[in-house]
Order: sequence, then C-alpha cells, then structure tokens
Amino acid sequence: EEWSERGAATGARQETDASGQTQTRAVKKGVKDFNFGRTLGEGSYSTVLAATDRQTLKEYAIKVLDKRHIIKEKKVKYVNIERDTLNRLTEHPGIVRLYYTFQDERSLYFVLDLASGGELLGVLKKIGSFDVECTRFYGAEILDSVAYLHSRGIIHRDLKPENVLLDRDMHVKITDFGTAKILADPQRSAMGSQGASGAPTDGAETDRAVSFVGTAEYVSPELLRDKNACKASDLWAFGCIIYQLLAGRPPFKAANEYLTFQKILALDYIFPDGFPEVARDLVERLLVLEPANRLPVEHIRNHRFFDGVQLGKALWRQKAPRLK
Ligand SMILES: Nc1ncnc2c1ncn2[C@@H]1O[C@H](COP(=O)(O)OP(=O)(O)OP(=O)(O)O)[C@@H](O)[C@H]1O
Ligand SMILES: O=C(O)C[C@H](Cc1nc2cc(Cl)cc(Cl)c2[nH]1)c1ccc(Cl)cc1
Repeated sequence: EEWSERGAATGARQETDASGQTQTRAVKKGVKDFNFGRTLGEGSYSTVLAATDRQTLKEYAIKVLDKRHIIKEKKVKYVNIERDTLNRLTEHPGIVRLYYTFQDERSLYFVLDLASGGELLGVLKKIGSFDVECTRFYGAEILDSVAYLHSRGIIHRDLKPENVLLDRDMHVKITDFGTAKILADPQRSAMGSQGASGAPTDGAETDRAVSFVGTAEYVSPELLRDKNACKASDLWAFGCIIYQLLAGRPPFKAANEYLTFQKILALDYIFPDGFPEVARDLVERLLVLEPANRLPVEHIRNHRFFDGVQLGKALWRQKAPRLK
C-alpha cells in the first residue's frame, strides 16, 4: 500500500491496495503532529497548552491529562463523558470544538478550539460589570449555545462565567463538559423534560446524575433538593449569569457553600439599586424554584430584554461589542 502525502493536510489519507482499490481512512493524530507552546491554564486533573498542527499550522488548545492521576482520582468516567459529549456537539460556533483525542503511555490528549480571549469571568472581574448592550450580546450567545446543547440531548450542569470562554474575536465558546449529562434519547427527553409537570427527566439517566453537584453559586434548587438536574437547571444557571454580568456578583453568595445553598432554596436574593428593569423581569422569570415554571428557551429568546439582538446565525457573524 502506498500513502499519498496529499491526504495528510485534510486529516484523511487515500490507501491503494494491491488490486488498485483506493479507500479513505481518517488519520489518527498523535503528539508528534503538534508543536506545543505556552501553558494556557491548569485544571485539577489537566494542563491546557497552546499547540500548532505541524502540517496545517492551525492553532489549537490541547488539554493533557495524566493517566495515573485520572485513574487514582477515579475520574475515568468524566474524561470519557467529556469526549462522548464533545463528539456529539460538532456544529455550533458557541461550543468549544473537539478535533481529535489520542493518548500515549503517560497521557490523554483532547485537541480543542483555542479560545484565546480567556474566560468571561476574567473579563467581568476586570471591568466590574457589563452594561445592558454587552450583557444582551453575551447573554444571547450563551442562550443560543445552551439551546443547541439541549437540542442535542445534553445538559451542561455546570454553566458559570469560568466555563464561558472567549475566542480571539471575543465570541463565546462554552467548555467543560466532563460533568454534563447525556439524556438517553434526545427525542424522548424533548417530551420528557417539557412533560406536564416539567419535573426533571429521570428516565434512563445513569446513576451519575445523582452524584454530581455543580458550583455552589450556580446550583439549581432541584439539584439540591432532588439531586436531579434537568434542562431547566441550565436555565437557572443562565439566570444567575445574566444577574452577575449586570450586578458584578452572583445573586446567591454567602460566607460558605452551606449558607449559599440555604439562600438558593429560600430564593433569598435582592437586586441592587439601578439594576435595569427589563433585565430584572427576565431574571425573576428564571430564578424560580419550580423548574417547570421557569421560562423555557423559546420564551427567553422572545423576552423584551433581547429586543434588538439578532438571534441565530447573524448573532455569530456580528462584531462583539467593545467591553467598557
Ligand atoms: N479551549 C481552551 N482554550 C483556551 N484556554 C482553555 C481552553 N480550555 C481550557 N482552558 C483554560 O485552561 C484552564 C484549565 O482548564 P480545564 O478545563 O483543563 O480545567 P478546569 O475545568 O478549569 O479546572 P477543573 O478541572 O478543576 O474544573 C482554565 O483556566 C481554562 O480557562
Ligand atoms: O482514543 C479515544 O478516543 C478513546 C480513549 C478512551 C480512553 N482510554 C483511556 C485510558 C485511561 Cl488510563 C484513562 C481514560 Cl479516561 C481513557 N479513556 C480516549 C483517549 C483520549 C481521550 Cl482525551 C479520551 C478517551
């Protein structure tokens, strides 16, 4: 068999066997195919490095995990969930794209979109709080991305400004899918989660749904109460993010996690003076204890807070507003 170099750039190669039959085979990338650069950040089980594909010169973020550490910390299922989830989320501009996974004797590698704009949380901390125009733009891009996740039967379960990355054009790239929940069958779950009671779908979810709790400030009441998340749990977190962009701090924040959970379950939060009325109405319809009574995605899109924002494809083509 001869390998044609031509196919290398497209990540596929033509194989011609003795009988002259040609077939295309996806090429498995490896560490040797990349030049590794600066460290972009560290996670509990991971290091993320900037890297360049040596053939195409395309830049990526490569998340490297130490196998021994993953096994010792019993995180194998999270790594495989992250890979399985990202492999289902391939065609939306607001989701960090996974291009390849591979391993060598010591590590696992995720080759991802490079989000060189950093975390939304970092930008928020730098400027204190966003004005309505910036909150509307970033809220719309996050909402558009969450709508896509849900349409693919995925619940993120840990949405927060740290997990909303920004690309070089300051557009949203949502990341961190190791704790996501894959609903058994998107069709069935579409009915299930909009079911009469709108109660969290507990269908064929694996036991994992019971164990994971997100980040204290953004955890939904149903996750604290029934230990089960549903699509509306992501919309609770979305409400917390909209509040936080405008107020400069999350709605539920106390001295420790336990007190924060108590405030959430008691819906104990207030709007600071000057909080824009139109945003207040939206947040009040999302921070609702009963998941079934939260505004569903379609109604959020039509809420007057998003008047004037072009949703859908046009949103992703426009220039991101200057953050001031
Ligand atoms: N695609 C990416 N592009 C640029 N930077 C990234 C990308 N993915 C992650 N990072 C940065 O690398 C750091 C580590 O991210 P990673 O997802 O590995 O761990 P984490 O989820 O932040 O931490 P933990 O695992 O403790 O939750 C983060 O600060 C994040 O901002
Ligand atoms: O190549 C694939 O896609 C499948 C493998 C599956 C896989 N092999 C593993 C080995 C170890 Cl030690 C740990 C985990 Cl979590 C492992 N997951 C894999 C490799 C790399 C990554 Cl990032 C995820 C999954």
